[in-house]
Amino acid sequence: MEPSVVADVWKLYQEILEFAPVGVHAVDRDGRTRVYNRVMGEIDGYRPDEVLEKNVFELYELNEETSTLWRALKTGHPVQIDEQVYVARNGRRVVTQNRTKPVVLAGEVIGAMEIAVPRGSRGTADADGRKRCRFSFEDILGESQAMRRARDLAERAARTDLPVLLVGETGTGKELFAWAIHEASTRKHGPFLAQNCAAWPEGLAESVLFGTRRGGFTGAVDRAGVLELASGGTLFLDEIHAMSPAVQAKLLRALQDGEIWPIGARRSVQTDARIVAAMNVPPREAMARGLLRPDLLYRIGAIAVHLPPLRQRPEDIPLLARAFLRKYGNGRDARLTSDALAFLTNHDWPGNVRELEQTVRSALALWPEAVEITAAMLRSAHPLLAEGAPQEGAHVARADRLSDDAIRRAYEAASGNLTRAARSLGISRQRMQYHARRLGLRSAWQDT
Ligand SMILES: Nc1ncnc2c1ncn2[C@@H]1O[C@H](COP(=O)(O)OP(=O)(O)OP(=O)(O)O)[C@@H](O)[C@H]1O
Repeated sequence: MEPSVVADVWKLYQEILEFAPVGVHAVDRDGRTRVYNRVMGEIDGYRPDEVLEKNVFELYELNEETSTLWRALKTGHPVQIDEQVYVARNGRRVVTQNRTKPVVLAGEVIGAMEIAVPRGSRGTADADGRKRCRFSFEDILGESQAMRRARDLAERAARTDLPVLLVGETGTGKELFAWAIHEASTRKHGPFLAQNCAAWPEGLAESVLFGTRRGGFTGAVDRAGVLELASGGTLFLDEIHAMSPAVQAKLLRALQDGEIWPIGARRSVQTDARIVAAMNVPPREAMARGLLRPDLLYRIGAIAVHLPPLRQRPEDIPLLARAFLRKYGNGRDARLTSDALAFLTNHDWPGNVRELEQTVRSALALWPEAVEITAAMLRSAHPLLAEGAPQEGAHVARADRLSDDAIRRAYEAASGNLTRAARSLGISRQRMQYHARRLGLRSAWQDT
């Protein structure tokens, strides 16, 4: 095959697939990257220009066995992986679902192409079941006055270039709003990066935010930070109050100056990322408790959108539940019985919309034939309400099923001792530490 023809094919793929809503990465016969689209960059943390022409083994800590691109290339067969786990450039652990195929042109294998969809990300499924990672305001359901007010303010905010602060309990849709703001803004063609500040590994906040330069410290490599990677787009900083005050001060400076100093850098880098921050602690309380610096709050909280908990807008529950029935029903025309509706509107949903979504989804999966979903089915599909399910405070196997209240109570009962609180909940100390930071019970600097 003429090399110039092959080169044209790669160029065409790169141009077209740039707009694909899933991550695409393709390599030529030698394993060199020829196609790498924007969504792939959001998953991995690379910019396409840093990756093109580079060999897969230079980019990822993979070998000939674990690289799906390499396997498809060498065997000439498609490879399907439902959970590919690796560490992205910014230190984040990434889990993707991959489909990899050899690329054949006129009977000749010229390379391999991989499509990756992040797993455990906030992507939702369309009505027809396709995975989608972008959200618009139309995806934000709820007709209560509080919800309409929040949506209206966020839509107005999207038309400006000001930072936005989203305040709401877990599962109220903060990330959904952040996406919608990005999509409705002039930055929609730029990157959208989501970071949970409470989940950053100990001591790594600065390198994740600002990046590192080779020689900055032993073993340092050239890595762009998320502020640089999100330049021209939106950076969603969830649980911003989990950042230490020192890092908050540096972030503020970077936002004011529009430039960042990667660790070990001799020169600064320009950044133009719009910040959408989120937290589950009311701003006034966060300031009073020293969790958030006032100067940073005034900077990022130019527009504050409060997302109401579900228990304060019960009128939205039937509408949301029916939307989830349609979304996860795979075309089944399932409906809720009146006792199911009563159950849904009477429960107080500490995990908010996420908890409701998971309950409806599990009920549909557990009763795949049912056309009527009853209260008993919903109860059985709920991790804490099912008959025989562990009660709050007792040993609950999965930390993410714990309500925030149960975590707070366990923390207080243990007088702030993480190990004891963790033990009472049946979770690891690290998991407890994460939740304590997330809920603002404890600041990052108390753990260092
Ligand atoms: N108003 C809504 N309409 C439809 N779906 C919603 C709504 N609010 C939340 N969801 C769904 O609930 C789930 C949780 O939402 P999301 O992740 O945005 O919440 P969050 O506030 O960012 O949570 P956390 O603070 O725990 O990260 C997602 O699957 C999201 O699609």
